[in-house]
Amino acid sequence: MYGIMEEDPFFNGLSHSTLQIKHHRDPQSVLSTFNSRLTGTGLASQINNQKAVTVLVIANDQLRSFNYQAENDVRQILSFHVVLDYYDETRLRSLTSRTVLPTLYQGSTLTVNNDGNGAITFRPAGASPNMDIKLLGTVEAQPHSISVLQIAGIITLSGPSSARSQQPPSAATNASPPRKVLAPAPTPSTQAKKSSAPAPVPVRTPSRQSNNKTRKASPPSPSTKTKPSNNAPSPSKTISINAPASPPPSNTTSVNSPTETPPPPESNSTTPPPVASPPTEAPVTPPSSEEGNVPPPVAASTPKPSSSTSPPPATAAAVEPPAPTKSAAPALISFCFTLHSFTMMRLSIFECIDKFEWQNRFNISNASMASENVYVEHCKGINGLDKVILREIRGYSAELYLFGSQVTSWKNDKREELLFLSNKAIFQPPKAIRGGIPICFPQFGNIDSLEKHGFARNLLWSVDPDPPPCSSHASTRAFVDLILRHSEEELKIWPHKFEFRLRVALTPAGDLLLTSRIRNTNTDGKLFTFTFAYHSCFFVTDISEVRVEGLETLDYLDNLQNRERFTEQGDTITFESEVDKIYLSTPTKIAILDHERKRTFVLRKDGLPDAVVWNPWDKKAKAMADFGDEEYKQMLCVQAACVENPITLKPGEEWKGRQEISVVPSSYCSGHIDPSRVTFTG
Ligand SMILES: O=P(O)(O)OC[C@H]1O[C@H](O)[C@H](O)[C@@H](O)[C@@H]1O
Repeated sequence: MYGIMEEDPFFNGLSHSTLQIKHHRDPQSVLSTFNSRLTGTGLASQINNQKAVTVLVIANDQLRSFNYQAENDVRQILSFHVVLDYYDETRLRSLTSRTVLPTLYQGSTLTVNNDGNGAITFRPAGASPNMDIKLLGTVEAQPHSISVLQIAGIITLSGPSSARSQQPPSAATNASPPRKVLAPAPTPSTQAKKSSAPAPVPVRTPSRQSNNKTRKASPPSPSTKTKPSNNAPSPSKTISINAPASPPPSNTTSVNSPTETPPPPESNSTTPPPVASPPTEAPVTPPSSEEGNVPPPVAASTPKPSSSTSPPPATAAAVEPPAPTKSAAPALISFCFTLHSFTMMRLSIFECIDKFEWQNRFNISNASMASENVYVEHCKGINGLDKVILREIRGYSAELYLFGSQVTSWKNDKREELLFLSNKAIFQPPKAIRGGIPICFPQFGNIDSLEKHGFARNLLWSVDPDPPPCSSHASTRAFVDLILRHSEEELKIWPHKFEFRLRVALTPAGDLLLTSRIRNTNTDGKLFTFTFAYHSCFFVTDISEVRVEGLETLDYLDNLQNRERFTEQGDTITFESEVDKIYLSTPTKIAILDHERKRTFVLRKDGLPDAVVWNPWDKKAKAMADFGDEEYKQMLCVQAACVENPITLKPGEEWKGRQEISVVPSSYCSGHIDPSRVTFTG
């Protein structure tokens, strides 16, 4: 059965609990297939990382298609059945009709429909009602933590790739009623990884032998503090799960599939497993689909930053606009005609097709797509904090919070997350968000009496309504300008007046540009001095299979050894233990090769001579409350920085520092980076 293990002692007293889904093997269980695939695909451990979650489980007889599907496809389907917040039947019934819920599947959303008479159904956001899958009942619920609900069949993933890989469910009318079931034990992450990891590729495997050869060997750094929970025995108490309180309905309204379907061909999908999204985020409310209801220009809709530092409670759901009723092909034709006849956008037919896919992915209506404003959307994120979403037409996107002016997401055209954001990230000022790209200013580190990494990442920034001209790619439409000025509070801890302007831009090629301009606005004639870093946390598949190029043979200050100076001796930089180094006078281009995913991040920088490389490894990961114990395996921080020689500005002077990150297939790398793809422009 699903067993919800008692709270990890470490979290006692905190507002959230940690959950473990246990597996007591019970072949009779009507949910055993779902349970075992949840564990086998490694999703169970991802679910355990969520603070509040709802799992929509499906009886065995509806999952026969899983026998024919690739593990990765099953994983995608299952992750689409994990809703990133707690919803029991009562809460579902209290929702407005057609509410959109975020799922674990790459930020995709589900629509929950409440017909007002007690019937609840689910379908992919934007799908038509004939995709509805009915809620049968509750398997188990632990308030505010985990809710396990049985539904009548598979909720078919929308979109081209999922349509290819997913077998329609068999007739939902034959669905087994919810029953008491036994659940899988947590899978060790290594096992999960094995099941989803791509096949090894014969391309320059990082040499661990040559790693970190320095003049002085770095002794293992002692952990300063350790979570009590890590030393404590594993939680053992489980809550047994009862049958649903009410008898399941005998019929469902699902018309999703034929009863018998021939086995589909083996999928060749190479889509990587979805990256866990942080919990309790209010999903983006798509613009209205009604004709003429085009959003106002961005500048006019620029929101005022909230003055309060205590955000309202998390809003976990948004109301969905009416579902499209046209089939894809006519909609595409009419969309292209509409665009052509109104000459609303300068797009080729191919861009129209791209855009149509994009539209499907984002569930954005034709009318609102006609507006250029769709490149920049101001909305609410986790805990109601102000967020800006940048989008480009092939599906690239980036998100940033006004709190800290922190980029928290950067996705490629496959909607794969490229930045690391901890599942335990706390979106609650003044604590900086763990992951993404925090801005370290006016100091990097904690050398000064100032707070570590300065205050810029802990403050609420404003959208700059009238930024001075700032160069970026000429064709860039998706950008936002933010500003932070000294306040009376900050003057007490850093007695200087300043203006910090940050432009975050997403280029049409999907590259992410951050440009900082910091001006001394002191009126007392005083200089000021600062250090700086773009604390960029990249999402990597497996840190032990990552290599960094561009820093070999350079001098560095080792943060683990009181910033003592060493010289990097190895011919490659790979990772097998904690690292916290400030490389000095680095080249303007650094490459981070994710061997397993065969992709390379290219970081280019200007005005920032140093580069910080950080991974806390296991002990320090466990010591951080807002960082998962195992998450160090999926993160590498490589930060364009200026640390060794602080910047000094006279009153009226301005400094500019820029970081541009791109992602390219690894075939371009290992010294063969395609210059046309990664050249700085603007
Ligand atoms: O925990 P934070 O204050 O966010 O700092 C996280 C890390 O940031 C940088 O990379 C520093 O070099 C590390 O020494 C530090 O541990």
